[in-house]
Amino acid sequence: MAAGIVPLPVAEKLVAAGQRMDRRGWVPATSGNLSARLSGDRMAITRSGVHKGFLETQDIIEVDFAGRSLTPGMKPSAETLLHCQIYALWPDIGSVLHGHSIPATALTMALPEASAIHLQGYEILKAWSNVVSTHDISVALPIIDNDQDMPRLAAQLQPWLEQGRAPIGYVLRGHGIYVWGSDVNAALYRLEALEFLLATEIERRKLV
Ligand SMILES: CSC[C@@H](O)[C@@H](O)C(=O)COP(=O)(O)O
Ligand SMILES: [Zn+2]
Repeated sequence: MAAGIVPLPVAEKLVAAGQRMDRRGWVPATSGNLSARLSGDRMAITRSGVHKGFLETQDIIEVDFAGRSLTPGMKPSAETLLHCQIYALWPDIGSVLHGHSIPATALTMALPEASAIHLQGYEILKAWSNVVSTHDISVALPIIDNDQDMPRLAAQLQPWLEQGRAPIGYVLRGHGIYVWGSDVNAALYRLEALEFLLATEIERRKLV
């Protein structure tokens, strides 16, 4: 495969994931970004500024792990470095997904002092079968303050990630969710589980 050209099956998987995220209302306007690991320290990622519900395979471009575009003339997602960070840390991760849902945005804005949301007692936590085998557990979902400076934001996230303190993903305050998985579908299922958890947590807090 020539440098800069993403294998079609990988691009098609990311296009389909973008369509699903759009159908669920998780990527309003041009928000969100999606990526998949390629061989040799490279990845496929959405180019910057496209609507994720209307992605075409040409909108999926190739970048290296420093976030540099290998597809001539195409600008990668503004948040590429956050994807690079996950791939560089864990060789078994094959896809990273990011969306801007209402639950992720509303809950993190409603908790301006919180550095994590503690999710406890939920069966669906078992979607992270690598770290959770029972509902009888409390899992921390870090909330990191949003920042437009990606190297600085990545540096802030690094200790959380390295120390295993973001076992199911993280949320950027007022911004959105980052999740990852072994491949695009695995990451998508986890995004769905996390969206369910945050929506449920909002409902639960209304009832107590
Ligand atoms: C529509 S504003 C959203 C962006 O600022 C950003 O947070 C985002 O998720 C999409 O950026 P992009 O560069 O298209 O990958
Ligand atoms: Zn974003």
